[in-house]
Amino acid sequence: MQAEPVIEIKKLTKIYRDFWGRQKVRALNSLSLDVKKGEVFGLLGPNGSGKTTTMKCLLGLLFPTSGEISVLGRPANDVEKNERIGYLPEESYLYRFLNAEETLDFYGRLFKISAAERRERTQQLIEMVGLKNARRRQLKEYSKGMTRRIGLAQALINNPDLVMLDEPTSGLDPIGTREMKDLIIQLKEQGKTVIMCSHLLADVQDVCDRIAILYGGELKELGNVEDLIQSKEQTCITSTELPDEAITEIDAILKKYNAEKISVEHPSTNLEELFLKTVQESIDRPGQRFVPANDGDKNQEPVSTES
Ligand SMILES: Nc1ncnc2c1ncn2[C@@H]1O[C@H](COP(=O)(O)OP(=O)(O)OP(=O)(O)O)[C@@H](O)[C@H]1O
Repeated sequence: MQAEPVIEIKKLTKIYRDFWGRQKVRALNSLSLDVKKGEVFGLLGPNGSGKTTTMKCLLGLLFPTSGEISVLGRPANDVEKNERIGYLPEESYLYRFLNAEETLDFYGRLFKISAAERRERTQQLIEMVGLKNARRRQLKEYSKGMTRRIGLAQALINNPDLVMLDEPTSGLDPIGTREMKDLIIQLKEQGKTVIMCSHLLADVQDVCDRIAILYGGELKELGNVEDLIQSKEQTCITSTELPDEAITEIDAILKKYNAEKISVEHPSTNLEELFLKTVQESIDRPGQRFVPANDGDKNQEPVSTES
């Protein structure tokens, strides 16, 4: 059964006009796309391609010049539907002198959530975004990563069905990025629908089910991430270590099928994995320091710095 669409955009055009009503910029041109319930959807495109304009139209903050938008079964300009939406803007505007608990309590009041429920949700969200130890510190003391996490908790205070994230991982270090991606996957597991804009393609690849690529306000690509990044022109077989004779035999088979061997390689992990593993090992085994091997001493072990 097809999942029901949470967002339906049909032939959306947005033209920004100047003070005298003259056409200034055609930010979106006949954009059509759907986002289905329970999926993580990535909106990609270079600067000025219309991502933020799309998000603002979905929230009802901007009026389309033409076209139709339905969000959670309601027209985008129906502000009541925003009670079921959580929005993390690129820059969260939070009160610097409040702490995490006070911040979430404040936003909970705006949604008219009862005191008991506010208390429960505040603690749950603080735990979820990993700010338990910093929950009583003023936000002005928070690092960029912590600020992003409290911003996400604030966007989730109303237990939204649809979560809209603008550049959720921008400015975060690899650990903060991994944690934010895990949180996004957690939201999906809770049955929420997520739409996010990002320039960080590796992050998008890790968490998104489908993506749309915009350019100049027009849709240029739309589909399942796995399908879109799959190279149909090449076949890659990964095996355990092979002896040279096996490679020679494989060469003969490729020749038989008129195929050309492009590479034989040991697959590598990515930098993010290596960085996280190294940091985790440092946490698990404090006092270990890596010393570069000399030419004649290739198998040198890491040195313990513990006295
Ligand atoms: N308020 C505005 N008035 C006039 N033009 C605008 C306004 N807001 C955006 N634009 C223009 O509309 C186009 C799309 O902008 P938008 O902010 O939606 O792009 P974006 O894809 O989010 O870009 P970025 O990646 O830089 O955030 C750009 O040409 C931009 O200059």
